Amino acid sequence: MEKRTVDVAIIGAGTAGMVAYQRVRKLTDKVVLIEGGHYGTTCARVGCMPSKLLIAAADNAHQMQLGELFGVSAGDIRIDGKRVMERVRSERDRFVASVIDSVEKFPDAHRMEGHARFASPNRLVVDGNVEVEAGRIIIATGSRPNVPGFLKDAKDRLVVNDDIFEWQDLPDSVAVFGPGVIGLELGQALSRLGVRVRMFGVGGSVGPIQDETIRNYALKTFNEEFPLDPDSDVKKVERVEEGVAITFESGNAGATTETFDYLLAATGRRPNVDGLDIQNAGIELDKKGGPLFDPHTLRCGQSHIFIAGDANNSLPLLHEAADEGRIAGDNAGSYPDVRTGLRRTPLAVVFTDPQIATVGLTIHQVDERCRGCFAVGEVSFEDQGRSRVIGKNRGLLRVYGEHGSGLFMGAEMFGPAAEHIAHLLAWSAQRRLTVTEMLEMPFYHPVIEEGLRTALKDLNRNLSIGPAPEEGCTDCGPGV
Ligand SMILES: Cc1cc2nc3c(=O)[nH]c(=O)nc-3n(C[C@H](O)[C@H](O)[C@H](O)COP(=O)(O)OP(=O)(O)OC[C@H]3O[C@@H](n4cnc5c(N)ncnc54)[C@H](O)[C@@H]3O)c2cc1C
Ligand SMILES: NC(=O)c1ccc[n+]([C@@H]2O[C@H](COP(=O)([O-])OP(=O)(O)OC[C@H]3O[C@@H](n4cnc5c(N)ncnc54)[C@H](O)[C@@H]3O)[C@@H](O)[C@H]2O)c1
Repeated sequence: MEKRTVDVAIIGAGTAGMVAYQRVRKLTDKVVLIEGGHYGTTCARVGCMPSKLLIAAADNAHQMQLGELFGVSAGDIRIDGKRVMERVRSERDRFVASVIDSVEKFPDAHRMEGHARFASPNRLVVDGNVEVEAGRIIIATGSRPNVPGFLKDAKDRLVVNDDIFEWQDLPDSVAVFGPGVIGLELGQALSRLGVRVRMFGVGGSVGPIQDETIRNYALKTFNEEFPLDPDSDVKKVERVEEGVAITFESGNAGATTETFDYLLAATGRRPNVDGLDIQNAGIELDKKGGPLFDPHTLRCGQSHIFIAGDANNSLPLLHEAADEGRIAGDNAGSYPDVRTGLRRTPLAVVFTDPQIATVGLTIHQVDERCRGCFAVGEVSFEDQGRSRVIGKNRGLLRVYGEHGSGLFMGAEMFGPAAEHIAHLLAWSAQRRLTVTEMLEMPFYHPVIEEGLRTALKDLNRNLSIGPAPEEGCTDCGPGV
């Protein structure tokens, strides 16, 4: 067996692995980045980017229909599924190519292709024919779709996110299992592109939403576009001649069978640690077999092994994978000098329409942290000036603050421009601003951020800090 000795071995050349590599490389030249699949990252290949490309097509179709509201008619709107999918793939390929370009700039000696497994705490075997002896190891192996067994009865009509982006044309109908982040984004986009969609969930959750008031609003809104049962009772999934027949309980109608071209499983993701022979790594594992690790150093116990990105199943988001790759890379490079790295305020955005955003602590975490001493401020966007002007007046924002300190703690939003409002809120939370300090910031008119101001004023009043918001506020224009 061929043998190599390095200071640091990184398993997985996704976002976390590539960022880790760049950090390690500043500290040692004896590093190897091992990739068992394709270069290009999950984000660019089958994740963030192609999903946003499909959503962009759907947004355009929807915006054209919205034209009627303004007296602007686009005539008959035609959706050419082949061209939609062609653009998704060609733009996706550009993103993937630019990642591959970066990888190819890494010296050959630093790159190895093959599937790595632990033979011992310091030894990896790659594809069974290369042995890598490493002083430190970073696990950055990402995650993959987790498909419950009964969905496999859909046989060749069962698809996951990876498959959708390879479609040459749009199908007529898709049953989406899992109204989580992927299911909502892809399901709504397909629906807006003319595909018949029905969504099935379990347990009642809608995306990452924790605040019941926002959840109920979002659920009602999505149901105006396509049927979404967040706690469905599915009796049977069967591959039939025309596609997949799904039998489910449907309210008063009782057991109902509906047939779809495809079944999309968007039922969560599982970390790629099960194929690593992790039992040979000499680290402590949790009940599910995932390594126990410190989220501030990414170190597994007191070992020389670090775990970053989706592989650690903690915050499966792109910017978190990059941050974790940076921290793990710095620490593996400078080991045994292991330091706490910068973790940022939690921030997540779901690119539905309206968008969903979560910032800082959830309402349940705020309740626990403040021992019940917190207040909520709220704004509806239904009558918010700018939102009405642009015909995007749907949604709610709820902001949470601590009694006494007046600190802003977190927020959830389902509404227009949530991706932007969420950044203002996350930056405020990270700077540990009080609600009063946030209200001292400038707000232009007429903008959606005026809705944020209304929610913050409501919160300050409920914290017994500010006055009650004035009816028809005089320092701001109409419809704030
Ligand atoms: C449909 C979809 C949409 C998404 N949209 C967003 C979004 O809008 N915003 C956002 O923030 N996040 C989004 N995400 C999440 C984001 O894509 C991930 O959090 C991020 O890509 C994880 O990066 P990573 O480096 O941990 O893993 P990856 O990029 O998956 O890298 C892991 C690498 O490890 C390799 N590997 C695995 N096992 C081995 C082994 N044993 N040996 C060698 N190599 C191995 C894999 O082949 C892979 O290349 C989305 C995800 C999906 C699926
Ligand atoms: N915009 C973004 O940032 C973005 C977009 C896509 C994905 N992601 C990341 O990828 C992760 C994975 O996304 P995901 O949507 O696969 O997972 P998820 O955990 O968000 O959602 C999974 C959903 O499937 C449901 N479910 C589980 N078993 C089911 C069953 N048998 N039948 C019906 N429903 C079932 C769950 O209740 C949940 O609602 C997300 O947590 C997120 O971090 C982020």
